[in-house]
Amino acid sequence: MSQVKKVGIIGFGTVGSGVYETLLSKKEKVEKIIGSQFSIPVILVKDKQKQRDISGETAVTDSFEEFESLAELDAVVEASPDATTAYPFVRRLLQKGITVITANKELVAKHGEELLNLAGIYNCRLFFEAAVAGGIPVLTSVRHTLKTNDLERIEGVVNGTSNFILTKMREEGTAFQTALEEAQEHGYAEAVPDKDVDGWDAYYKTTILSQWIYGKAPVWLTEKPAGIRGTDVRDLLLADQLGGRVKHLASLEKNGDTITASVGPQFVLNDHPLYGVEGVNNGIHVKGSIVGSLLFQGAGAGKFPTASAVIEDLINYWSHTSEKAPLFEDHDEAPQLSGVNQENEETKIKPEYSGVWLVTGKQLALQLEGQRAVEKLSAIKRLEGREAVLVKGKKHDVTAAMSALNDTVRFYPVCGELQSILQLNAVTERSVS
Ligand SMILES: NC(=O)C1=CN([C@@H]2O[C@H](COP(=O)(O)OP(=O)(O)OC[C@H]3O[C@@H](n4cnc5c(N)ncnc54)[C@H](OP(=O)(O)O)[C@@H]3O)[C@@H](O)[C@H]2O)C=CC1
Ligand SMILES: N[C@@H](CC=O)C(=O)O
Repeated sequence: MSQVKKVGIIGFGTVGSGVYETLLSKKEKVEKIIGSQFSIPVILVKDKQKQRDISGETAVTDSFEEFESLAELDAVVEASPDATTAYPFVRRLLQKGITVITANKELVAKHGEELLNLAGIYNCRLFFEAAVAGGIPVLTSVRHTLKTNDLERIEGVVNGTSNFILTKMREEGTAFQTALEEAQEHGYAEAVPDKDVDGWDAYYKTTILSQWIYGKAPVWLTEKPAGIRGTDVRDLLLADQLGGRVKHLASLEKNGDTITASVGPQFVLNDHPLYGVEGVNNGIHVKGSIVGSLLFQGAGAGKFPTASAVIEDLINYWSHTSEKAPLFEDHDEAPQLSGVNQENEETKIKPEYSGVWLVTGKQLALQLEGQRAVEKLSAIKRLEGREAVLVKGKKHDVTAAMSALNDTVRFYPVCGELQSILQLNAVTERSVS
């Protein structure tokens, strides 16, 4: 066996500790795959006084200078909470030619372009499979095995915390805050959980997916992502009555050279592949021009699923079985990953597209009366003072029609085929008549 390879870890929370424990429990197997021994000489944390289960062979420090000088590292696993923390560390490591494997989606979405460039210049690599959809190897799968397929549309449940909360609320009647606290206890939520429930985590992942698949950041259909905060449990139950589920989705669509994106709660019909993606699971649904419909499904968050994605990146790097960095082979310029929070006109585009919507609120029948621009597609369902109906029309017309009397109204775009909605509607109408 050749020289001992050394990997450092930044962050020892849910992900960092999962990587550490798994590397130790799978040491023999990993060393066999990479054809070399490895060690973990150092871990960087914020508070080195915390009690942790770390072997005496590994130093624990709260100083980045000490972290980088203690050993000659071959690679670093980066699992700190946000871009602000990680950026200076990762930048510095790449400039020293040290390969970084990160789970930090905010870092990659905001600074990926620059960091990938640096990795190219300093002859090292930046990996980030764990940054999108936790344990699901979706980035690697798409890149390795869907090269010839055109992907016109991608829809995904990409935030495990939101999916977990919505599932608990619908199935068990758990209150939003209680379900969020449970997600935090499991280690699913971000250190600042607002990023999960207000849609930012999904926004970062969608930006990365767009870059990864289409080679550029998307044009956002709304200025900000929408999250699940304030979701009324009655909406989830009414959605069930109408043959679908409310899920927090990310969508990417290719129209010519433009990639549009949105993030927010949608009504997913019961024959759509994402309907059954429940709990902490994530699901990425793609339609390949050759292969057809594909669903990548699995744990989207949590200690060991995320550690799995990180470690597979590390092992692929060490055993030279990974592909080249995204787009470096085909493009003269570095990839554009930084489409987050940019103040350009493009991000403010709000096309008036016609679609199908689940609308919830009160007095919906009254508001629909005499509306020509809005077509009613289902019976109105009622539950404990709240109502729901499926309608078709332009977003502007639907919004104008429904919100006149109603400050609690919510609009969920429908995810699924119009044909399915019409069939569903026929059944619904029969069942109420
Ligand atoms: N949790 C999950 O399921 C997933 C998380 N991710 C991403 O992985 C990353 C880590 O998430 P997670 O493990 O859940 O986060 P945690 O909050 O559990 O852990 C964060 C770790 O970072 C350390 N840290 C904080 N600030 C600093 C600093 N200034 N210098 C050094 N270390 C610091 C903390 O140290 P200390 O222990 O001393 O407080 C802690 O060990 C995030 O970017 C997240 O988005 C990606 C996929 C799934
Ligand atoms: N907080 C994130 C963790 C994984 O990326 C989530 O809930 O999906």
